[in-house]
Amino acid sequence: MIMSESVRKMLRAKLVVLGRDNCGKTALCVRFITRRFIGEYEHKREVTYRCQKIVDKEAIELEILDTVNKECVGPAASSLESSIKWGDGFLIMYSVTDRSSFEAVSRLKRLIDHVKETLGIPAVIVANKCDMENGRVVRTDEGQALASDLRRCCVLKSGFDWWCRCSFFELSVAEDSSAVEAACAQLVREVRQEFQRHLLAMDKRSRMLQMRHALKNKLTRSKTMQW
Ligand SMILES: Nc1nc2c(ncn2[C@@H]2O[C@H](COP(=O)(O)OP(=O)(O)OP(=O)(O)O)[C@@H](O)[C@H]2O)c(=O)[nH]1
Repeated sequence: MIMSESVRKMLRAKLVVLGRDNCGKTALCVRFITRRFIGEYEHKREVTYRCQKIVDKEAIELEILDTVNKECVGPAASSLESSIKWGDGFLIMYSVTDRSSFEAVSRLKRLIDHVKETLGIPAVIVANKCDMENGRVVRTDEGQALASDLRRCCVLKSGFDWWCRCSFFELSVAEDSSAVEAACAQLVREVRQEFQRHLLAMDKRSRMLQMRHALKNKLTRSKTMQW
């Protein structure tokens, strides 16, 4: 049986990891894919990883784009925008030890909404390095408040409560592999829901077109019979 493009899409997802430099994007990708924490990574290079994972007992092929920090405005913005266009779901990271990385999260989320020209794009916010309590400058409740503000903003603009997601995870990539799994699994779940919704909408549209076509045929036939 030939698999339709939409069904094939359900089995694949493109995830993009965004955030300021040094917040732990590469560490998170490597941890998720290999379950290992290496510590030092090559910087300033964008990498796409490919892996297969089982989420909720279903296999999924993932392409994960580990971006390098790019500003939302200025010359680097267009390359950031093309990374956003490519992705189906977004992991927006900051480090609890770096307030400027926290402040970048809402700018990045706004840019995603703008580039995708829709609200409710699957996105998960990850606050990293919670093992560094001594260096912490962003409190947990600030992260939680930011995530619910972003959700509320989406609900206000779209009017759809069920559509707006922006889950929040505070974790340590260095110390907690299962928390990394949980954050990435949540994003995969949201991407799947979005594909499902898209399929349903397409199905509904094609049924409406069929009905319109059938109705038009019937009207034409009855006009012909009157003549
Ligand atoms: N203590 C601690 N250090 C971490 C954690 N996650 C990452 N790091 C360290 O933070 C530094 C930056 O991590 P990267 O994964 O390279 O960060 P990045 O966001 O990919 O950085 P850029 O490539 O510059 O964008 C490295 O020294 C990591 O070892 C964590 O959870 N706890």
